[in-house]
Amino acid sequence: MQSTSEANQRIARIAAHLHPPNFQMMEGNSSIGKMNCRAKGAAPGFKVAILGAAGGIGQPLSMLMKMNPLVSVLHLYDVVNTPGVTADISHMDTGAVVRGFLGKDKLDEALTGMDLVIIPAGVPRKPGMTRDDLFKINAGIVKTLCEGIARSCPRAIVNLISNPVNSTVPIAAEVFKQAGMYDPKRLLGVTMLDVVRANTFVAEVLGLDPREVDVPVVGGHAGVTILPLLSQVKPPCSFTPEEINYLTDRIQNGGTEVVEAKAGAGSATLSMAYAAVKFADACLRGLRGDAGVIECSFVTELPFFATKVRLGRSGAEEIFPLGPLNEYERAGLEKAKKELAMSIDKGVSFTRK
Ligand SMILES: NC(=O)c1ccc[n+]([C@@H]2O[C@H](COP(=O)([O-])OP(=O)(O)OC[C@H]3O[C@@H](n4cnc5c(N)ncnc54)[C@H](O)[C@@H]3O)[C@@H](O)[C@H]2O)c1
Ligand SMILES: O=C(O)C[C@H](O)C(=O)O
Repeated sequence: MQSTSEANQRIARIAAHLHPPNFQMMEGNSSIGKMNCRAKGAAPGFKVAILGAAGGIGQPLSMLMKMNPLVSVLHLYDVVNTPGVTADISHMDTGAVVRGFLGKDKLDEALTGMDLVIIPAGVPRKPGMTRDDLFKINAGIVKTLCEGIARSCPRAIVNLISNPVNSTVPIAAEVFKQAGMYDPKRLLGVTMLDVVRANTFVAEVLGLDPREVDVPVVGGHAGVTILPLLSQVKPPCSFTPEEINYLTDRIQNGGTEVVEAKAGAGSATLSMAYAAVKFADACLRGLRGDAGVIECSFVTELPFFATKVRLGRSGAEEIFPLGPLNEYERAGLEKAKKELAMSIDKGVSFTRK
């Protein structure tokens, strides 16, 4: 049997190994200490940065991206709490090397060399607010972060999550135009959560597995601008007028449903992280050269409209037309266009002030 002093010595040896006196959490890189470890180089794959990585979306998104086999390097940037999130995520035994970056001074370092930048930075809604009420704070945040992208990784694909998406994507486009590196294929507003919700709610009504359902959702990402095309659901099906009203209303107000249920504690974070990873993974498969990667996204060529796009090596390489719409959808489209035009103007004029 081991004596108490032998056991104590063993524990002391293990503790010394875990926390050698020269191990330090280095600022901007919490995953690699000064310990002389035989670190393996990063596996082949893509370099991804998450801006706003310590937030409600940022944390589960960082975790899910660390699990993505297409990611070799994962940079986590925020203005608060990145050391803790980075230390935590970096202990996961998956391939991606994780590095944390805290504060504005580290933005350029966090972005240098990135293939894909995902932006969930910014304040979320509270009950009673619209997404547009977030404009005042989030417009400035998105502008600053996009200026960093223009300086440090102008060829990266950008997935923009921060609300109001209908205005923040136009802000990003203007910043990139002013910097002379705008490529509409590479700037993608994330509307995947609308598709994820639409698939779920439609599957509930039809009594199907949501994984078998594909609902195109076009337009934008706020209220009536969210336009589910229920006439184009796969597998082909039909709905009663009551079902169409119920589904359209629930899909358009899915975000508000979560904001109210969270009662002041923010908006969708977990389903959003899931949707963001689903979309980011599609972008990475496109970058890798996979054929037939098609998703809905808010793109800037139409100008500014969410629609089905084919993702490839240079981003959104093909933008698909909306296809045949029924009368209900045509009326919805007119409403969506009116509101979208105002949100787009608001974003564009913000950057020209
Ligand atoms: N596109 C969508 O479908 C969708 C879905 C859900 C939420 N959202 C939006 O995503 C945004 C984030 O939501 P959340 O719940 O994660 O909010 P949150 O407040 O929990 O997290 C936001 C994070 O952004 C960080 N941040 C603030 N300013 C920053 C800056 N200048 N640089 C880097 N990071 C900064 C904060 O420190 C925080 O960690 C909100 O605007 C929300 O409305 C969009
Ligand atoms: O509704 C929100 O404010 C967050 C997000 O846009 C959502 O759709 O859940």
